[in-house]
Amino acid sequence: MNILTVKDLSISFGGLKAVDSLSFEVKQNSIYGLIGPNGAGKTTVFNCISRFYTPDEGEIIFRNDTKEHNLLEYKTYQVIEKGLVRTFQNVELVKTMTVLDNILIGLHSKTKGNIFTEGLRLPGVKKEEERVKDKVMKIIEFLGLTGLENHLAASQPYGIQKLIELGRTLVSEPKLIILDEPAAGMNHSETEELAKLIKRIRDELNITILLVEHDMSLVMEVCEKICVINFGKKIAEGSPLEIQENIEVQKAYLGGEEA
Ligand SMILES: Nc1ncnc2c1ncn2[C@@H]1O[C@H](COP(=O)(O)OP(=O)(O)OP(=O)(O)O)[C@@H](O)[C@H]1O
Repeated sequence: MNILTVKDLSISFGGLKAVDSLSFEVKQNSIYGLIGPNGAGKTTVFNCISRFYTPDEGEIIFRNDTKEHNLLEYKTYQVIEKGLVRTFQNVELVKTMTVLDNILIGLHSKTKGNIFTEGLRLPGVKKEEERVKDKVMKIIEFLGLTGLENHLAASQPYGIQKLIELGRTLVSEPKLIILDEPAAGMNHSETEELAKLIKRIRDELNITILLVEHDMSLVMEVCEKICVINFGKKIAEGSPLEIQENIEVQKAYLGGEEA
């Protein structure tokens, strides 16, 4: 079953066609890669899916367990509520808050309390707080961050800050995560750990992953299927091996900047 279907997606900025009749499908519980040289249109595709942009043409269908959703009918916050969340290229943490509180932010749309009940400390609020904290602690453990929960996010190294951001995404219990260059700024061993973690997110949490990444070793290691775009158009799709051997892909990367 496809969890995400992108069909004939197009968007232009002025005279520039950033995405040009792009179609691809992501199977449930798979790790799917979207790659291409700089400026190929990858982030623009993500921005259309997460509804930061409205495409000129095309369809984006997201299917969670029960229902198909035409994402173009939704706003960004509704897409998140349906179970499709994304990370950003730059780490967006509240540096003055603890690791735990930063992850807690990801639950914003899911907690039951409101200002009225919380302000009055009504019965049930404490129980809800405990339930939520328990959930966050499980994510902290899953990410190997146990012991750091009460430390300030700002005092953590960059690799850990990226994990905290990922934790914020995981805690909302999504069905599909869009990872936008998760390895950017990471060193080799951090990237190797990230590869293992991406696989564990899929295998242990049953979350489908759509990955945009410039680090080809990571893409080739974790993705089952890869779509390559250049100038907004799909130029190849296939297994990591098929993509590595594809002449069009090699030309696109040789003609552009570093992959
Ligand atoms: N908001 C915008 N306004 C105008 N042009 C834009 C906008 N967003 C993207 N573009 C242009 O669309 C094209 C695709 O950009 P995009 O950022 O999607 O590429 P990318 O594949 O993500 O690149 P990179 O790998 O460098 O992040 C580029 O030519 C870019 O300059």
